[in-house]
Amino acid sequence: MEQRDTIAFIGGGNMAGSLIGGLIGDGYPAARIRVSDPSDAQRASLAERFPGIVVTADNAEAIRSAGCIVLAVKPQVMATTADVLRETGRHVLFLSVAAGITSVRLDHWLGGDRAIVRAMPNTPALIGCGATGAYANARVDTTQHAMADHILRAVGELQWFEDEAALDAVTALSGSGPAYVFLLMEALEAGGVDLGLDADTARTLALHTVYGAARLALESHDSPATLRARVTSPGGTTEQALKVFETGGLRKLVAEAMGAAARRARELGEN
Ligand SMILES: NC(=O)C1=CN([C@@H]2O[C@H](COP(=O)(O)OP(=O)(O)OC[C@H]3O[C@@H](n4cnc5c(N)ncnc54)[C@H](O)[C@@H]3O)[C@@H](O)[C@H]2O)C=CC1
Ligand SMILES: O=C(O)[C@@H]1CCC=N1
Repeated sequence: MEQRDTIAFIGGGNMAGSLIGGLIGDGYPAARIRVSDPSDAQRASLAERFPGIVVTADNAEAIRSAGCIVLAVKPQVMATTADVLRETGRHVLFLSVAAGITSVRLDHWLGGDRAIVRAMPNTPALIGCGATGAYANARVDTTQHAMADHILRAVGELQWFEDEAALDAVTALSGSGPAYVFLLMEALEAGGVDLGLDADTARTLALHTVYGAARLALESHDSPATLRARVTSPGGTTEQALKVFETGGLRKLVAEAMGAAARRARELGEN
């Protein structure tokens, strides 16, 4: 990474930890990462996991001379958290990862005329395998855009959007998406156990199946539908399983689940 500015994380929970892990894994200097969190346990855990980062309970200390402030608190506490950041200089880039909170609302809470990137990363960022959607408001200049691009690209795939509303769809797809895949892993493991495998073996096979399928889909020029067809021998076993999924309405269920997530993102933005 060329950008060597200090990054301050406000909130050091799951998502901040994932981004910090990804950044350090990409070579970003730990000493240039500061995190503030009111939880003693959270600070102790971060300091242990990421030696060299600066942890503090004081948001004002964390943001001192930071070029980028990553807002990684829950949407429900964003208004009160942002309020105490109003005195920050106008040169600072704010990078919010909060679900649902629009840049316009955040700008208002931060005192107005702020450079804001609203991003929706996901937890595989921890190992540099994240998938992030991002939107920059009109106040973000070229240097700040490059800074956000560096930070988010360091932790995985990054897609920029011109239309901020797309971020609620990104939240429903890739933001929450790892949880859907983990649920599938749980179900595959349980299914394997039901069929007589021991739990450890079933989990190992389930995880490698999801990993292998994802890598194959990413590295192949063929669509997931084509790759699926290659597994599905006519008159074979997969065909029977897929019939159960289709008649059970799996596609519709996934669409409904994503719709519920997107709705919740919009609600969180309205609170
Ligand atoms: N967990 C995930 O997979 C993803 C989360 N997000 C977003 O990231 C944000 C954080 O989510 P998580 O990390 O999952 O939550 P979390 O609960 O793990 O972390 C939030 C942290 O903020 C701290 N905090 C609370 N008030 C604070 C304050 N005033 N100043 C500083 N720190 C404060 C809490 O002690 C906690 O450690 C949310 O807005 C969420 O929408 C976005 C993408 C994915
Ligand atoms: O569940 C949530 O609200 C957050 C946003 C996307 C993933 N986790």
